Amino acid sequence: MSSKSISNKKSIGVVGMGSFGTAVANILAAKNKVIAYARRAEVVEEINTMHTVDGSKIHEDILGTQDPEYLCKSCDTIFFMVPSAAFQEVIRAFSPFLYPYHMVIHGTKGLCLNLPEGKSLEEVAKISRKNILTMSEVILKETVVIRVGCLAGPNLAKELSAGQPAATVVASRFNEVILEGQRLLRNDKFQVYGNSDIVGVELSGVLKNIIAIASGALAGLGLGENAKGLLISRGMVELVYLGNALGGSLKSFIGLAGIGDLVTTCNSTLSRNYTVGFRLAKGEKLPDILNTMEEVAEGINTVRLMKAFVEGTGMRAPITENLYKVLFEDLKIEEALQYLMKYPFSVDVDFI
Ligand SMILES: NC(=O)C1=CN([C@@H]2O[C@H](COP(=O)(O)OP(=O)(O)OC[C@H]3O[C@@H](n4cnc5c(N)ncnc54)[C@H](OP(=O)(O)O)[C@@H]3O)[C@@H](O)[C@H]2O)C=CC1
Ligand SMILES: O=C(CO)COP(=O)(O)O
Repeated sequence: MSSKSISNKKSIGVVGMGSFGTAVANILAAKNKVIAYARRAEVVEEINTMHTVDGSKIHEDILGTQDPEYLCKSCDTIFFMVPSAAFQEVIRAFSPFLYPYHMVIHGTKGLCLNLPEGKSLEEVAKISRKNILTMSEVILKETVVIRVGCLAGPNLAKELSAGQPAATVVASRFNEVILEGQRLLRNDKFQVYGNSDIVGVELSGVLKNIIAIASGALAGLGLGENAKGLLISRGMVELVYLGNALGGSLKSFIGLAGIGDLVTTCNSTLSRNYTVGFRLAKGEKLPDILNTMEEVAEGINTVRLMKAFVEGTGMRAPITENLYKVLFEDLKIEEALQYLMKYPFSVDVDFI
């Protein structure tokens, strides 16, 4: 009998069985029973009868459910792994069943817009920090949960699912959340670092997606490694400036969740954000790309929010601003690149 079956310890919850949720559920299931929430009955059925998700084998100790109350009653620690566009709606559905004893850790690399009821981004155009919520801030706003954490780092779901070596950061203001994340996730192939700057770690994962879209675009234009090195280093500077303005600390941006994930995502055809940039550079239009992508590329919405944030604060973020024009105003990628090459950057590193 395994240690899992003889113990009566509680299961671990995973909300959202997309690419990343499934990869994390499999890692968790190696040590604990897992209860996984999926919104569609057919996904729950597939998990419970075939032990697969989208036809791919998953751990047999993962039980599917469509019932937030059952999951919250059965689990003290819950991982939320849904895209930012759905995050508020999903957390609101779970909120009545969440208590201060729960620990919630999310893996979402996106932001939520926080505007007065009925207002849209188009109407306001400029926003400030108070109009932006990270996912940990959404959890704190919508629930009574106190011990909140996030999971971020170079963690391409397909590589994790293939059992390739990788590492992540669990960030929380509460050391017990970091320790619990490490205890649950760490294995011979998955290293787990801790960080108390949760907002900085969240922002690292969010902001690197902008640069990943740009990196895919450079690759789509057929440009080489010199151009990519230039983009990654100037992208890092932009990430630091935007991240600082949003309340994160430099130490997080130059760590695994920042530079680590930036390098991974800017170099991988497995990245959805990179793929969006690549396809744009090959001449496809954004609506056509979005219509044919099954998974989420969080960077597109992040570019919209950061463009409005930059307008609201008077900051400059040349890569983000030009990418906005490429994505939403039909600026040619070659023209954006020309503009950036003429931009009067003069100091190499001025943030340390
Ligand atoms: N994939 C990756 O390599 C990594 C992803 N991330 C981050 O993880 C987050 C999720 O990404 P990923 O798993 O790839 O995304 P996917 O598109 O693969 O999956 C999203 C999941 O969320 C579910 N979902 C969407 N909307 C709702 C809703 N309104 N209510 C309930 N469930 C919903 C989907 O359910 P349904 O199937 O029914 O649509 C699906 O299970 C993103 O923020 C991403 O940036 C972080 C690290 C790595
Ligand atoms: O964040 C990721 C890997 O760490 C996944 O990136 P994409 O969302 O671009 O696929």
